[in-house]
Amino acid sequence: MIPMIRNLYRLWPDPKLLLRLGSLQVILAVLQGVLLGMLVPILRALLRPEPDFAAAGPWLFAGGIGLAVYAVLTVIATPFGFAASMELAAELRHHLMGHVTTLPLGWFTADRKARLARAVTADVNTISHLTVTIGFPAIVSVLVPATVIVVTFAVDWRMALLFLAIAPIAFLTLRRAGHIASIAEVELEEAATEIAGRAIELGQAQTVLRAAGHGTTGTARLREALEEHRRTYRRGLRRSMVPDLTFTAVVMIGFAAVLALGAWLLLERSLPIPDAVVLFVLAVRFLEPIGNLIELIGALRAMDNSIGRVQAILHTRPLPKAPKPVTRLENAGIEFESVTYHYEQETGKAPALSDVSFRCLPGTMTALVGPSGSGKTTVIRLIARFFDVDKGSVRIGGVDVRSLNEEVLMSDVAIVFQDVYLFDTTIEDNVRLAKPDATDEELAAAARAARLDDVIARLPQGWRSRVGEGGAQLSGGERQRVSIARAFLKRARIVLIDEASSALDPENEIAVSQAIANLAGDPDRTVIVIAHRPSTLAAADQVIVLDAGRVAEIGKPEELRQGEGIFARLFDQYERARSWHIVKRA
Ligand SMILES: Nc1ncnc2c1ncn2[C@@H]1O[C@H](COP(=O)(O)OP(=O)(O)OP(=O)(O)O)[C@@H](O)[C@H]1O
Repeated sequence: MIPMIRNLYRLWPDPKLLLRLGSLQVILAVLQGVLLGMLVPILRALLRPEPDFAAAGPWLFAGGIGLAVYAVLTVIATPFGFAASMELAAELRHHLMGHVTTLPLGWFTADRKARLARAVTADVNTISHLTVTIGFPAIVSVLVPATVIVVTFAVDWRMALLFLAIAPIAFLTLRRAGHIASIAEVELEEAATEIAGRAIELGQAQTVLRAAGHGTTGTARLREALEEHRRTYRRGLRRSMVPDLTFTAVVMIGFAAVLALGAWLLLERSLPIPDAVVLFVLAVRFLEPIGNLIELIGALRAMDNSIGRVQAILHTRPLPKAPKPVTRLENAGIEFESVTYHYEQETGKAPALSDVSFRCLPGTMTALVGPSGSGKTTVIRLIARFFDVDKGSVRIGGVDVRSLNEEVLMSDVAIVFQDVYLFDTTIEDNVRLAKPDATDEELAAAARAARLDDVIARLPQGWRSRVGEGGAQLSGGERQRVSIARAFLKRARIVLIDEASSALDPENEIAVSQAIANLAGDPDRTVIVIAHRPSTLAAADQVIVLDAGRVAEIGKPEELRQGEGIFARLFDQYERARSWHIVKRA
């Protein structure tokens, strides 16, 4: 329990509140023990053949005051605890969210995003709620028996020794039960995460499922996940049965031993009757809280696991910061020098990029081409410093990105993803995100350059039209144009584009190509496009062909087309695919 309290204390951004709450519970627990202790002189005085009210009076008075204090503190503790629990949850969420904003963009994989979502919701809830409802009662359940042992020594040392012998055996069996409960909780949490993943998949794949006639039955994977969750739950229950029963048996045997010792001492006449009554009351207050711990231990372990999951995120370190970061970029030229990057070194998989070198001059457009998995996206991510290279160097304007001020890098780089995510607000708010204080003229100019103006003209409420969740009201090409408008608005000198690989309608195709050409028209801007369209490839100043993480070809598009390399082959493929679309549409 001590490590758990330590973890909880370390986790809290402002542990003062936790300390105040904990102190209140400690006072309550000790007070309970002391009040029980007061029973000793009271009962000894009252249970004599001639009750001595004068001797009991001061103790009764002190006990009455103690009880009143206890009652007031208990009444205060409950609402104070719940208010504190809400505050703790809010603080912890704030702390978590603040921390993840410092993490490199490369950290945000789908898996980690799902874990972050569970940590911010379920785990923070568990921690803040259980700290109050289970954590503090658990402290009481340990401290009350401890105080009772001390008090018992004042009544009868033999009974106190028996309590002292029972306590470690009970705690050892409890530890074992807690360990099993913890394993079961981890397994159950994994099963629950799997269900969540499958449920999201079910939502996303509805069209495909309905087309295949599985609309109402769901996926086999979801059914299997639900079944596995049920199996895991039952397995957990089965496994914890023996340790739980062992613990209960220890408590029961302990109680029987107390009764036997009490009876023997009475028969021996070495224990006065008032003391025997007090000892039985103490025995109940000793064993009952310990017995309650079995109810709490599973929840306590769940809380500890939640703390572990939140800590794992909080312990993830941001990328190292340069001691004196460069705050001005002379130009937007990009250079890769012998860059090697490995995603998962421990799996033995080949590096995503090996010894990659190239240069993109300001005012030019470079097309990145290559088969799937050849490393194109990794190049883009390394320029925006999603993560740091293993070897070599990525430079912008001659400065290694590791030495660049992060805000400067982010303000100069714009990324246009294949699937642009838009916020469920107006199209204007979505574009303004790039420069909230932009004038209407600046906004209009960015929309024109990105060929977004005809989209806005067509929408019923123009700039004020809402785009729906994720931008669902707009087509993929239109969303890319919003993202390109953002790049114009923030005057990004480096624009990294992952061109849509799926077919766009002819109007969008022309508009996106023109928007990209407009971006590349600025002599201060460097544009890098992961290109899938012959028109983009033909318009590029330079083409870099990647193959299995290495630069296979590099040169002007017209030169490479004449050769017999990968580029010539891919170009033909893209052209064939395009004419196939045209024929199909016609
Ligand atoms: N987040 C990641 N974690 C682990 N491996 C990754 C990750 N992203 C990419 N990879 C691996 O790195 C290699 C290069 O991937 P990358 O996405 O850069 O290729 P790509 O050329 O952009 O592919 P595509 O055209 O299919 O998008 C691949 O083997 C891929 O499996």
